[in-house]
Amino acid sequence: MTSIDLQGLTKVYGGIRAVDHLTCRIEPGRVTGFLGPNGAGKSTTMRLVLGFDRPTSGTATVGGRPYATLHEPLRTVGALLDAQAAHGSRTAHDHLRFLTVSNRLPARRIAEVLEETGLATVAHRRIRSFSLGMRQRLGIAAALLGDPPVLLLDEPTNGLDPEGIIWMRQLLCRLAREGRTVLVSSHLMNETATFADHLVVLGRGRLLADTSLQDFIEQHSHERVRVRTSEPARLRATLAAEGHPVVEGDDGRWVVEGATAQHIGALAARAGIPVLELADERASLEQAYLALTTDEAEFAAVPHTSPTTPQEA
Ligand SMILES: Nc1ncnc2c1ncn2[C@@H]1O[C@H](COP(=O)(O)OP(=O)(O)OP(=O)(O)O)[C@@H](O)[C@H]1O
Repeated sequence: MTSIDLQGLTKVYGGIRAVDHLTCRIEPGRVTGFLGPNGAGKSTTMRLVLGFDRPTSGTATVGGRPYATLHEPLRTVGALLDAQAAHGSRTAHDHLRFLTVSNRLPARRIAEVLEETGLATVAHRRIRSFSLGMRQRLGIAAALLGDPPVLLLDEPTNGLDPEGIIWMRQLLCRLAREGRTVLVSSHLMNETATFADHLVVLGRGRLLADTSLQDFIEQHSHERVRVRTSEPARLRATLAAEGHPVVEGDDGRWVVEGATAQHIGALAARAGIPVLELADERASLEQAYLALTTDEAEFAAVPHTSPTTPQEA
């Protein structure tokens, strides 16, 4: 079992702390979603793990060793950082063959990964004719070539069509089930929620959360209930008397913040008010994430304030 270990990892560019004393372990056997606002330090962290950049201080190791000291790195770590990086004049097959030869990997892996990523029928087309989604698939194929126990994927669903996204989700879950360590950065929160078991969240280079997806949503969201009744006036009065204001939706459904369905159901039952619909509303990963990172966004929008109207003397 091969984990990724970050210990006090720090990278300073000029005056910018891109990664700031980051300590965490990315465990095998699960998909870890790597989240954070623009400029939070996700790509820098991945580059440090892959030895493309040297840390200012601290360490990043894979299976206890810095990437640069791995004997045959592609057999340990597969990475997708920039799907545009492949040479456009090569065919997909030639691109993968170049990688197998230069990394002393068995040639049979070429056909296997082409098949696995759905590229077998376009293997002899030049990469420059590939769509963004096909390039993403080729990037994944290259990452899988060495059958590595660790995968680092930067925005792998970028450019994929809905079918491709489902394929990617299933692939990530299978790779984790096989016991691999899978770290996936993404901007798409609700998409991440469909494949991640665990989350590592960064803000301004620092660790904001290292927790299971479920705990993250529970910790960074509050209770709310959706309710619909055939006697709105009575239910509104009953809830108001108990200190529960309601927010009315256009569709006749109300939202009651800071309450559970059990509590609202009991209040309505005691007052003999019919309830047509009642459910706890689970916050989405996006809502929980925004609640955590609003203050951490490097490029957060500045609230618009209208200019003061000049007063006539
Ligand atoms: N080579 C570099 N030279 C100078 N500054 C850099 C360099 N690489 C990254 N940075 C800065 O480091 C910070 C972190 O950038 P990074 O690309 O790691 O963030 P990110 O979380 O991957 O962002 P995004 O989601 O936008 O890709 C940013 O302020 C960025 O401008």
